[in-house]
Amino acid sequence: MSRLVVVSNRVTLPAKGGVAPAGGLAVALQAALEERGGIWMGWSGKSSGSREPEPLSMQEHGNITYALTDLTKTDVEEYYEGFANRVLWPICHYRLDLAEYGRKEMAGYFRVNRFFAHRLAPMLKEDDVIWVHDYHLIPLAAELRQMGVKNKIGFFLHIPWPPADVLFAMPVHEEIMRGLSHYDLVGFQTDHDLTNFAGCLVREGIGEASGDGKFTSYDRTFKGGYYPIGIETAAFAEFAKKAASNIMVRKARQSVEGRDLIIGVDRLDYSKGITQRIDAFEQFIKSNPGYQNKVTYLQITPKSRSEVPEYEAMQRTVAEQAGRVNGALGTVDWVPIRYINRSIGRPVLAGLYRLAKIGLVTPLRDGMNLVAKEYVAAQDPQDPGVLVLSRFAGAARELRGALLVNPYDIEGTANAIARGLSMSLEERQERWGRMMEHLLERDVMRWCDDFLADLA
Ligand SMILES: O=P(O)(O)OC[C@H]1O[C@H](O[C@H]2O[C@H](CO)[C@@H](O)[C@H](O)[C@H]2O)[C@H](O)[C@@H](O)[C@@H]1O
Ligand SMILES: O=c1ccn([C@@H]2O[C@H](COP(=O)(O)OP(=O)(O)O)[C@@H](O)[C@H]2O)c(=O)[nH]1
Repeated sequence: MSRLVVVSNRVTLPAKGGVAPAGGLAVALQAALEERGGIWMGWSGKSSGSREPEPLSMQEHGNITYALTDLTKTDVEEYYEGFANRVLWPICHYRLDLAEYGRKEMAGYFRVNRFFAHRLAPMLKEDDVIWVHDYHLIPLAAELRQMGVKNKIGFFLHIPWPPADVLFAMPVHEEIMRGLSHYDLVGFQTDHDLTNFAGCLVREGIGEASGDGKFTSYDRTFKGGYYPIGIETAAFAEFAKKAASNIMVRKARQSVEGRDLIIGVDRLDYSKGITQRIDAFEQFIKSNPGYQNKVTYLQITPKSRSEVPEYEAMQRTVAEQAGRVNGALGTVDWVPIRYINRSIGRPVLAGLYRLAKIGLVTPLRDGMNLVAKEYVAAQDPQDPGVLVLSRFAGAARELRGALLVNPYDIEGTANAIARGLSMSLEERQERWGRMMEHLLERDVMRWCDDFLADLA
């Protein structure tokens, strides 16, 4: 079997002392690579002032070799915070209003991709299979090809791909489309993303879709497909079962004092719909006063990308909103919303999911959303909770047993919470059973195998 070389911006070394990586890409790639072995190259997460790059930091953990590179402060500002997270991220999440274009950031993005290519190329062997991940690294294959790399190179996009009218608002859309044509296989999370991509190609005569999964553009032919990312379903379910005896989970159970628990777990990101969700919770209590002092809503929200102004502003907005709702609804012996800004380790998270009667996953737009899948996998088959899921999460294409909501419809989401809390055991089991069967079959290894088989 050829050696697998994975490249992604975010790389997470195996957790030390239970510190959790908050972010689905790192969680999923760790699981996939642990099984297969290979090289994982990416950003160390550190920035330096120096222009002369330190040698790659090489670290072996089990059968994975991590090859980590530092970036300069300017690189991080222009490539990661600038173009990746202030242009590509909002555009791909349909937020034209939040995209901030700057020539400097754009140039930094392409420069750092060239830098990644120059660091990666000397490590490559002739029959290595290269798998590049996510929007940070779209131009990487073009850079590698320019250096004469002939290996198979696949690309997987973890976030949504927007329709042509949205993508074309981005000044450099053509360079981005051209960058993708240098891969042998371009993978998306859902059929909708793939359809949008095909639409972008065909719409302005950039390329052609031949209907058998092949695309031609910029004189290159490549394959496109959709590969919904999964989780380690069986292992996560086992985790959740064992977590009942975890001290933190026991404390959490005691502290809710028999109230029904509603849980939300998201990076603090505007795409996750957290403000709309808090509004929906408030609406739910107002429309169902019988639930006053009978439910606790736990929102776990690690800070994310804090250097990006939109994210920094959000920290204030959500904290104020949670405070306001607690002030308005709370009583001397009841705090309706517990709002936490810390990352929680996944073993504890698994136990908290299992305690919760409702998993509230209501992004305004999301590539997949692994939290939705983890919530389902963590449930007790004898007494499963209900997943309330945004129809705009990639996961909604698969998890048909969830209560699907439109997160912009606050009353609709409030009604779904009420419906979930009063759902019969029989209906909960039927819905959960359908979802769990699917998640067991289409786990993270299946995702990895399907993609790599098509790439080969
Ligand atoms: O690396 P960060 O900037 O800290 O952000 C964390 C990750 O966020 C995004 O995750 C996406 O991938 C998940 C797994 O496929 C998917 O379930 C989710 O819907 C996506 O938002 C981002 O795409 C990653 O690159 C980041 O590492
Ligand atoms: O405090 C936290 C919050 C989140 N996560 C993990 O971060 C991932 C989030 O992935 P998702 O696909 O839901 O969203 P993303 O953050 O990648 O957009 C999931 O595996 C969560 O279990 C975690 O370990 N601790």
